[in-house]
Amino acid sequence: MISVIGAGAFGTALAISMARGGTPVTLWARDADHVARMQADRVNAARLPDMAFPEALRVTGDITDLPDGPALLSVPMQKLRQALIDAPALRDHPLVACCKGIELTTTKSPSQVIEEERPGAQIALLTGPSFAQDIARRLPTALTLACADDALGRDLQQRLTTANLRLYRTTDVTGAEIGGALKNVMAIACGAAIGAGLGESARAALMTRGYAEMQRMALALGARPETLAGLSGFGDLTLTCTSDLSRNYRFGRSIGQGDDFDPAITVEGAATARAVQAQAREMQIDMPITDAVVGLIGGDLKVPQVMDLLLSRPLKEE
Ligand SMILES: NC(=O)C1=CN([C@@H]2O[C@H](COP(=O)(O)OP(=O)(O)OC[C@H]3O[C@@H](n4cnc5c(N)ncnc54)[C@H](O)[C@@H]3O)[C@@H](O)[C@H]2O)C=CC1
Ligand SMILES: O=C(CO)COP(=O)(O)O
Repeated sequence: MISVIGAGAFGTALAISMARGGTPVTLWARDADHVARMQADRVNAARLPDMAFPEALRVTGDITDLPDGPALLSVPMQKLRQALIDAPALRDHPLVACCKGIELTTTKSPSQVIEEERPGAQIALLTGPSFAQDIARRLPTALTLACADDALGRDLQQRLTTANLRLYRTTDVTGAEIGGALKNVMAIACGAAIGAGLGESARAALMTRGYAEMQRMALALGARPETLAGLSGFGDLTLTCTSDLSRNYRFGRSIGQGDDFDPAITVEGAATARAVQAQAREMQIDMPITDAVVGLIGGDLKVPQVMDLLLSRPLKEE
């Protein structure tokens, strides 16, 4: 039995994929109207229209109505702490963070926020390259299941793998979290470059130097380099920086084109860029692309200024 907390695009896609194999899945949403509509229509029309719920998927708005077994926390990173505060019934479940980012107010990662709110809980992270639409459409996807406790990680890997969702395991939670958080920042940078007409070569340079920033921060925090080279780092960076399906990439592109962007759309990289910048400054780590993204989002910098700043940095070894 599996619970999914948050009926956004990702939570709904995971619930559909896991229930298709016959595993009983309970999808919890906080909005009563949304719950009633999903129960009546057996579809999440707001996020994944046309993706019918399998029989084994049950929708509830009652947080005390969750079965035993792992709970997948599928809410935006900046809402994770509040979701845990609002869900005191979630206590003995293994908690699997499904969000990508760093908390702006504390510079904590998903697992650190969960540990603060539920000291001693069994904690894991599900991350990696996957669009909700692809998972729900049964297209093949491969993700990282990160868990410091290898025995728990093995158990969750077995329970959460589905016919189209293949999970690879790691105990390097820090590496997986930093990869997932920072790839969104780099996707905003790439979107801005493409939106401003700077071309594919500029995007490749930003992805590669962005990857160097991801590594610099992750290794300083004790992560393993091979984690950054895996699905949660390189894999997700590639997907997010090159696909129109990515909201972070599209947000960046709107900045590059000087267009407005719907503030209701979840763009994890925006708050995370500011959180990472603060953390990097404290740790004295050089993160020029992250700095540029913060400047672009705040309106302090325009794309041509950013390019001048990045291109005029002192020449150095790769
Ligand atoms: N959409 C995608 O393709 C993927 C998303 N993710 C990650 O999943 C996380 C969630 O993203 P999406 O589902 O796409 O966002 P979304 O915007 O589609 O949905 C977010 C959901 O969280 C709910 N929510 C917000 N605050 C809450 C709270 N305090 N308590 C309970 N529920 C709350 C909202 O009502 C909404 O249903 C993000 O960190 C994202 O990076 C990861 C992989 C793929
Ligand atoms: O994390 C994702 C793909 O792995 C989804 O990316 P966006 O949040 O940019 O849409």
